[in-house]
Amino acid sequence: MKVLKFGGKSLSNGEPIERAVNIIKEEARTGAIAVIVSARGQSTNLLLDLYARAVQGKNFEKELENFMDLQYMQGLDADLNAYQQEVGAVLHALQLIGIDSERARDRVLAYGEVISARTVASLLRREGLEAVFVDARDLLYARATANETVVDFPRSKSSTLAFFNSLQAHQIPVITGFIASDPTGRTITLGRNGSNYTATLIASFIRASEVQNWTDVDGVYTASPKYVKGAQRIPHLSYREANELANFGANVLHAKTILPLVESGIPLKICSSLAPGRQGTLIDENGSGKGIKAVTTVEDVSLVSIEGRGLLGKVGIDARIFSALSSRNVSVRLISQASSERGIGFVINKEDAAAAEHALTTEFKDELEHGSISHIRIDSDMAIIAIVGRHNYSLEKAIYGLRRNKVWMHLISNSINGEQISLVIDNKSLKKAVNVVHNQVFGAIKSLNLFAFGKGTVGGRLLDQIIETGDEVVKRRNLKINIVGVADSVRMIFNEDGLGRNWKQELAESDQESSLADIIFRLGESGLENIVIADNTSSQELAEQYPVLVNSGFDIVASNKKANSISYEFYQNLRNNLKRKGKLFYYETNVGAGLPLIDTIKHLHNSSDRIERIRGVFSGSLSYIFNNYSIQDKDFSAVLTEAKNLGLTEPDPREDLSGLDVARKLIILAREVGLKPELEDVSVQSLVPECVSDSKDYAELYSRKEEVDAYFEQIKRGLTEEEVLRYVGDLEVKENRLTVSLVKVSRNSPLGNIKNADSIFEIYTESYGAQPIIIQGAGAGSEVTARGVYSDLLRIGGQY
Ligand SMILES: Nc1ncnc2c1ncn2[C@@H]1O[C@H](COP(=O)(O)OP(=O)(O)O)[C@@H](O)[C@H]1O
Ligand SMILES: N[C@@H](CC(=O)OP(=O)(O)O)C(=O)O
Repeated sequence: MKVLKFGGKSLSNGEPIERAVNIIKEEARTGAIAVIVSARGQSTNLLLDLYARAVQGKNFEKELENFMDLQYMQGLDADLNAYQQEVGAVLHALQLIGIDSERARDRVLAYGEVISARTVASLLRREGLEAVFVDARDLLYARATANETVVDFPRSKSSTLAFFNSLQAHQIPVITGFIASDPTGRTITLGRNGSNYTATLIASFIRASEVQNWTDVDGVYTASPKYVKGAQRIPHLSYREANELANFGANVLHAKTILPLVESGIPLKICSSLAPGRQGTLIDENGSGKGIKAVTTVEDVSLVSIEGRGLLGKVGIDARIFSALSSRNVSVRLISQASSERGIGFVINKEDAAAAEHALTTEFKDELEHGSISHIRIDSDMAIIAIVGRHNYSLEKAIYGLRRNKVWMHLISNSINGEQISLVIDNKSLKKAVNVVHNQVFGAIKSLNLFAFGKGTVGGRLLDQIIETGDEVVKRRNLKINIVGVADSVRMIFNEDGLGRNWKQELAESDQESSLADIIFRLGESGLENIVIADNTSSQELAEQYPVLVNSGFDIVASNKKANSISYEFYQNLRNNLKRKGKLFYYETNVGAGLPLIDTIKHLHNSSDRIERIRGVFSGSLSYIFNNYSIQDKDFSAVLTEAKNLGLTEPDPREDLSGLDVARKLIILAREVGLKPELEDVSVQSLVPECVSDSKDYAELYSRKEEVDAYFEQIKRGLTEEEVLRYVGDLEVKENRLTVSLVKVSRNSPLGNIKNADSIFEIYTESYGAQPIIIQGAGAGSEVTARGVYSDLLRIGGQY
């Protein structure tokens, strides 16, 4: 005989319960079956609420009505209305006496399973099956001890066997999960999620051929799928492994589920009632033999820490702690003791926190008064993450990932057999932490969560490139980049699951005002791991906030040059801050767009080769302008307009013409080689002619283009056949001299030879002598710049 258990989620109204009936019908075709059911949907929680209202003397009639509405199904041959009267009468009595007792609560909760089993039996009969309702209180017997419900195996086994022996062929028992009778005949429950235990108990008594646990996931996963999107189904587990997972919070299994199966060797299959055909998880004595591989979570626990000199080497402290706790029925989940014995920390269930505090402060009253125990502290709102299974370096990897993501561990406990590591963290960081640990330990696909500032030519192109190439990056680099938000100067949008192709439209239609403070707050609250900020704006205001972003735990990529070219003090503080927080800031596109310049310079500077001079055409836009203007018979303003239309210039081309942009780049390079220049240290020849320098914006400058054209025409006339104009940045390291000027160079020199919007950088080093290293190529344009930012992003992702 097979035992099929259906969880509450698989019996909710609508499609779930219809699917469950179909699954039972199909299985009944293959041979004898018994069905165990939980209360449907959220019924147990609703009944708990009703119970609480009643004992507090509150009205419950409306809530009971709502509860019954959820239980109602059309065309049942079982009369559920009678239960409304019955539950109502029990609750009414409780309302009158107002005494909170476990047995009274269990009696109320039992209605969830009873109504569910009646309903399922009735639906099966409607389908022509011979289903019979069975109340498990007639089969299973248990008693309450201080901490748990203990099943009376011999008595339960004999009554279960007697019942099954009395069954006719083709009869399908539909049995209530979760409930049993106590020695005095009152209702007792097996603990939350206890229907799984009912199923495996009954299966072991009747020596079933297998147990099928039909739930809303298609198996046991390497982490709770509720939190970790990339969790993987585990196809095969041994009893021992499954038991460890159940004990450490894998909800899909009740802690005691496995035990009854072990002795009789009955396999347990976890199957998805949402996708019945799909392979689930098989749990049997063999397992896959490769060690366990899961990261589980236990929410809502409290951490107790006791510290003080008085603990040092004193015998019997632990015994006093644990006997004080056990006198108040508080059980301890995890313990960690400092090797100096000056402190002990342990984890208890959150609902026991008050009892534990009372027990401990009473027990150690004298020590607290004398100060030999400095404090007994209880931190609630904690959670445990457990790495279950032997795994090389898993602790190191987990710690590395958690530190990077600013998740602090309050306690680390390693099991003696080395097969289980538990980390205690704040509950609020749970989602982030479990993703980080899971990805670190399994080397699974890592997530990088990107918030992008700027939707202009570079910013917009970057987002499109990420979306277009996302699948490829997952395949090749095991990295999933989620664009979780975009902001421009006016609006912003968020989507924790990742924005798609129509992000631009969503942003345009957004009614959320762009606010950096809100963004930082929301990203912090989101529980997302590995957050990177992309700054593709030219905003100094945003750049000035980088330290705040770093302190919030984010890495940064930027095409925005401001952070590296405002005051040296800011530059240095930002570096210190990044170092202290272990955060990354990549800005390869600040100079030379997508060219591998900054990295090369960093590399040379860090090697023993001294950089003596960097000279070149730093600006792609001015390169384009002078490459063309020098050899074409066109007005300067016409070439400038061409460059602007091609998206090569800064949004306000005066920034290019003023030489400020090149000066900034020069400063950035100078700082890379260890100099400390400020912007005013750069000698800049502006390309805005003196005669129009008073124009207040680009429109005005453009309206006076004749004057501009005449100015450049005069310079051009001074060129020989052999010469062309180039706007050159020059960094002479030893002299600490930074110059930006328009110079004549030979057409045949490397500088004279460049085309289009190419940039060129000649790097003179001590060992290369007069022969510079030349880096040359497209130095402007949204496509290459966006690609450069993208590769910075991938470099950061590579370090997660
Ligand atoms: N490691 C895990 N693998 C699979 N599911 C898990 C795991 N950890 C937690 N869960 C959660 O367990 C839930 C199923 O268990 P449960 O709530 O008891 O369902 P049911 O109502 O079917 O009894 C899933 O919805 C899933 O979110
Ligand atoms: N209905 C009970 C018992 C149970 O096992 O439920 P489920 O199978 O839905 O986890 C509870 O909610 O605790």
